[in-house]
Amino acid sequence: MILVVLPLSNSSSFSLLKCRQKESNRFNLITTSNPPFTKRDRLKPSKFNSVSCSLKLPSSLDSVKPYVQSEWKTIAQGWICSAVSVYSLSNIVPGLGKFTAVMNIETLKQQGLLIGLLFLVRLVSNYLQQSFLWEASLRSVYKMRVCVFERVLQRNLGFFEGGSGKSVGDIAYRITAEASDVADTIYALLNTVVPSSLQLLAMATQMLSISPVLSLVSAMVIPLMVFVNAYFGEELRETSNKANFSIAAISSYLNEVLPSILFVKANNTEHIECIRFNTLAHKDLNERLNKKKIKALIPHIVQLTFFGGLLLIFIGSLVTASDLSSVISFITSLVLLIDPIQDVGKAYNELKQGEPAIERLFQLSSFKSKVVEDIKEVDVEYVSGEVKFADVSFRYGDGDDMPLVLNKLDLHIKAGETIALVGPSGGGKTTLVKLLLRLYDPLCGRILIDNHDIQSISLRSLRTHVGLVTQDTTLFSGTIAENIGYMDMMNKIDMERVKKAAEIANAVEFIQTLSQGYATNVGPRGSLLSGGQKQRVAIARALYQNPSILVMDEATSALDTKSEMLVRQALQRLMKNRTVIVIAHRLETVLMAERVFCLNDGKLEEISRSSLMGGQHDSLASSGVVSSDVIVL
Ligand SMILES: Nc1ncnc2c1ncn2[C@@H]1O[C@H](COP(=O)(O)OP(=O)(O)OP(=O)(O)O)[C@@H](O)[C@H]1O
Repeated sequence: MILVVLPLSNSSSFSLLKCRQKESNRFNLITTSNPPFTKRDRLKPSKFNSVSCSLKLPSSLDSVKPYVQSEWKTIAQGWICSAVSVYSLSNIVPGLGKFTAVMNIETLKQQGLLIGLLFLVRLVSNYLQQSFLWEASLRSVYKMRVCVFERVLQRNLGFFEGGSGKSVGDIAYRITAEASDVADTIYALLNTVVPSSLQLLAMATQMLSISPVLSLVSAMVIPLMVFVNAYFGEELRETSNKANFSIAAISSYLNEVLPSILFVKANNTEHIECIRFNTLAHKDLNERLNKKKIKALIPHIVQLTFFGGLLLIFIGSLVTASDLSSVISFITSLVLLIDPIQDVGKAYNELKQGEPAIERLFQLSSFKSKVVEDIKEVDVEYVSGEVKFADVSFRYGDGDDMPLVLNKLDLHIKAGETIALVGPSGGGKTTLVKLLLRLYDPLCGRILIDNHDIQSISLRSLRTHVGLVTQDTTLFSGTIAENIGYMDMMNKIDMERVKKAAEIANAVEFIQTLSQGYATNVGPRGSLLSGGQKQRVAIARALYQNPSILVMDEATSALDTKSEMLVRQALQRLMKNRTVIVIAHRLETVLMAERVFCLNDGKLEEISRSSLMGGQHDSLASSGVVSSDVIVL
């Protein structure tokens, strides 16, 4: 059974969400709409949406531009500090030159004090420049992450079901590690655009004023360095891209295998998984090594080119110079040029290295939703629970070559009625439920709730009225109370309602035995609870939500008799006074329904309950319609 909240299961937990909320509070975030941003963080939505919502991918710099622009104040502060830093440096250089001409000790002292002071100003302003620019870069990336994650959650279910070829691990890697690379790239660019240019300009001016001829000769080194950078920059871009893919593959693999550790151990396949991991890790080792080698090589080649040129100029200036003080100032300026030139080179490399990460991050948010919310869609406050499928057909994928999973299907469920859906595996039962939740839209036909076409109801409203209890119980790391009151987690969980829901769901008995009762953490995916306990918490969660229509995928996992009895009792209570569609596997559950439908090959056929209890049961079981593991009443 596919879960509505599947995208959250790997990368999100209550504690994380709470952290985000705490973080929000710390930054005085506005929580009216997600993503939360501070007043100063508040994005100009049109700008951000124009980037993140367009289907066509903008260039990597265009993608990050609005986020960076939103930090213009911090960036301006950083750049002002860099101007102060360069100003002090450009006064240090001629000051150093004057030392040679200083004859008396008094002037020497004054000159030394002035240079010392300038050094101090440079140190402080340099530090402030870096911290402001880091703050701007990290805040930009924080906003990108939140926006991209929000967009990822808006993506169609098909994206997570593998239709896009992207695994959950890959997505998680892009939003975590690759987004951090993006911060490095932004910082490198911000730190270069103004600060390094200013320093370059200041030093070049000094040099030109001292010796225009030597300056022009020195400038001849620059094209060579640009060429070296451009060549290796492209190489770096390619190897970075490969390295990103290889590490994302490891992340995907781990995300798949670690949650299935029980299965791996039970099958004695640890050694196989080690070999699979080794293959991926070795590939990553090679790609990463290539990248690091190129990255390490570039500054050395740049330095070699620069110092080669510098040596020639130094020799030339010694031969031609008449004034030693000017030679020292000139050479100092030239030496100080290496920093900004290196920075430009590094920034270019960072950009080349970061471009794939930026592209991969924004690929996640660039899509055109298939399930589109109409502007005219309305919130429906109350529904009685009548459900109609009228002439509904559906197939996965866009091409006509895919088979129809549902074929001109009609179904009318009265408000408050319980129906059971049975049928062979792959018959389309889960698909029907996905359509009711509007996780996909039908190819043709309409689905109505209380005579409202679900496409005219807001998704939020629809999914409030349609509750889901899945076969593979989804719990998040967090407390029992948080799991039961999941829908109110960001507001205030109503503990009275939690307790009432737990009581009806037969969960109180085991919750009371837990060390911290409702405040007990259930572990990642509820791993600290037993199967039956998890199911009862999930039932309590549905009771807390109190939807008018309930979709239930009956668990087939074997529970012990007592647990099964408790779960079944809880389910019966949950089903009371609401419309229920139960995907049933056991005869007992099938018989809890008022009407039973068999879904096979996209066609729906009603079957009588008596036929299930009577002779037809065996033939239905052998065709996979209901489980043969049944207790015939
Ligand atoms: N995301 C998907 N993309 C492509 N095909 C899919 C997707 N999900 C399901 N299918 C296909 O659609 C058909 C119906 O699947 P569905 O999950 O609805 O069956 P089901 O009756 O619920 O089966 P089961 O009882 O085994 O859970 C199957 O052939 C399945 O392979």
